[in-house]
Amino acid sequence: VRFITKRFIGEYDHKKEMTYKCSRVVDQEAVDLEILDLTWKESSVASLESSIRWADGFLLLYSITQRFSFLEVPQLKTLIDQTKQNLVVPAVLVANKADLEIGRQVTTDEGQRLAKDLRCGFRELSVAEAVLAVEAAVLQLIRLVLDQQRPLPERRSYMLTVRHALTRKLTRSKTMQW
Ligand SMILES: Nc1nc2c(ncn2[C@@H]2O[C@H](COP(=O)(O)OP(=O)(O)OP(=O)(O)O)[C@@H](O)[C@H]2O)c(=O)[nH]1
Repeated sequence: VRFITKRFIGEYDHKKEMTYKCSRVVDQEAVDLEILDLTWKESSVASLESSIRWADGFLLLYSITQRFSFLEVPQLKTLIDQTKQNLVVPAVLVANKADLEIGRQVTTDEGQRLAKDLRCGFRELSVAEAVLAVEAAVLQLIRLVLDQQRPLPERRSYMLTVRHALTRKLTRSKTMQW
């Protein structure tokens, strides 16, 4: 809602699944967006899997003031990876409520490490206070999705994944020789 309307709506019916539509120009490319906002804990597994299959990319949000919301992220990412069965799933981990420093329960470092483990982008921001940061997080995700829709050899994410896999393999065979 913050991305589309630029307004922060403090309280709304978060139990309802909502789809929002809008268009943006990203790197000179017109992009039609459909954004499904859901509280995954309140969805059935079947409906969650169907939403995951429908989506091209994922913004995974947790609150820096609620450690449990951070601890739930890996479970959700595992479900996404299993359902999508892609080498690379476009996803950005978003650590929200950065304005509530006093109630912080998750460090920025922990967020960054988790994003690396889960092969996601990472942003720490305040949806309430930083509309530009929200815009940047969504744009980062859109770019990851557009990248994935390019033919394989032109994909940055694919090339990086292959390079990392090769480096790991080479390092392992070198270690074995010694
Ligand atoms: N201070 C602060 N409050 C926020 C921020 N983002 C959301 N909130 C508040 O946090 C509460 C939950 O916000 P929601 O947008 O419903 O978040 P959600 O992830 O959908 O929450 P659940 O559906 O309850 O899991 C609301 O009271 C919001 O006003 C933020 O960046 N800073």
